[in-house]
Formats: sequence, C-alpha cells, structure tokens
Amino acid sequence: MNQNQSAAYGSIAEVIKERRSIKQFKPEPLPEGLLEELLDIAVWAPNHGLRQPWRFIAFQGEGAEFLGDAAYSFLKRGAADPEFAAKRKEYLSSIPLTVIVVIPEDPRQREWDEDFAAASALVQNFQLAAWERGVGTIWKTDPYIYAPEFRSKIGVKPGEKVIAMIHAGYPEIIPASRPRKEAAQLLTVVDSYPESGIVE
Ligand SMILES: Cc1cc2nc3c(=O)[nH]c(=O)nc-3n(C[C@H](O)[C@H](O)[C@H](O)COP(=O)(O)O)c2cc1C
Repeated sequence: MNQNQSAAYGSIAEVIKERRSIKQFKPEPLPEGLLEELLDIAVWAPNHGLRQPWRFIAFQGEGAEFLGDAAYSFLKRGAADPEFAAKRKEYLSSIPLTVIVVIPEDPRQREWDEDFAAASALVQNFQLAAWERGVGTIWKTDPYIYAPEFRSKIGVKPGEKVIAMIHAGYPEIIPASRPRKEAAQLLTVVDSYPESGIVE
C-alpha cells in the first residue's frame, strides 16, 4: 500500500473508531454491485484452513418486505405486543439491504469455534468497508434468527448457524459513540518469569 492509497479514505484506525451501529436508514437503495463489492472485501477475513465457511442471503426491495412478513409471523405468535410486531415488520421492510451471514454447524468443537470466529471477522470487515463508503450497518441477533420457521422461510438450511443479520443503508441518524474501557484496565503483561510459576 502506498501513501496515496492510505490517504484515500482515512486510516483503518479512524474507520474502526468512527464506525457506529446504525438503526435508522435513508430509504434510498444502495448502488448496484455494492453488496458484491463489500462481500468481496469482507471474505478476506482470516479463516483457518481457508475453509471460507460462510454463505450469504441478502434481502432488498420486495425481498425486504418478505423479510418483514417472515419476522411478523414469528413475533405476532409469541407473547410480544402486537403493535411491536407490526412496527418491526414495517421497520424490516424499510431497510435498504439486509444480509444474513451463515456458516455450517460443525460437530467438531474446534472447527466450529474457528468458523464462528472467522465469520465474525468477516462481519466486522463488511461493516468497516461499508462505513468507509458512507454506508451504515448494524449487526443484529434478533430472537427470530433462532426460530425454525423464520429460518426456513428465509432460506437458512438445517445444520446452518446464523452468525449475523446485517442491516445496511445510508445513515439517517449517526448516534454518538459510547466510550470503551481503556486497554490498561484489561491488560496483563508478563514481562518477567513468574516466581510462582503461574500468571496471577
Ligand atoms: C454479535 C453482536 C450482536 C449484536 N446484536 C445486536 C442486536 O440484536 N440489536 C442491537 O441493537 N444491536 C446489536 N449489536 C450491535 C451492538 O449493540 C453495538 O455494536 C454496540 O451497542 C456498540 O455500538 P457501536 O457499534 O456503534 O460502537 C450486536 C453486536 C454484535 C457484535
């Protein structure tokens, strides 16, 4: 990477710190091809054995309406407030783009953990690449992603794990950032041989 390239969009550190989770989006759709462009960046996430365990299901346009209806049939059946269910349906239907990220469930614990971690890195890559282009996202894990009926309606296969539902679009409102703990409060540095033989 040369200096000109790095100056084009701001540093990685800036993009990481300035990205915010966006809940309110402008109605305009994202440009054609942007979804594929963002995914082609996101898939450069580290992943063990280059298993690339993920696949994606995207909803936009009338697809967003379908997604809203699928969530509504789940929400209205539960104890949830009917007004909440209707509002959620309307909200989901209005989101310019929703991407579902899934991985196969792996009966081997290590591979399963690795694939989950790799797909999480992919989701963050997607969010950062989007933010760099002025597109807001939010990573959602709403309860319906665990509901068999909702999952099968939206094309998630048995034996697949939903890692994220990513909503995306141009931000209507960018919320203020909430501070993070300083690393110094969380960090244990071992820079001498522990006398007890154990890191305290
Ligand atoms: C695994 C995961 C699941 C999340 N699920 C939700 C969710 O279901 N609803 C929600 O409002 N935000 C969700 N978020 C977004 C967080 O609430 C958000 O990242 C956090 O409030 C910090 O805000 P920021 O991203 O703007 O810094 C999720 C984030 C992660 C990493």
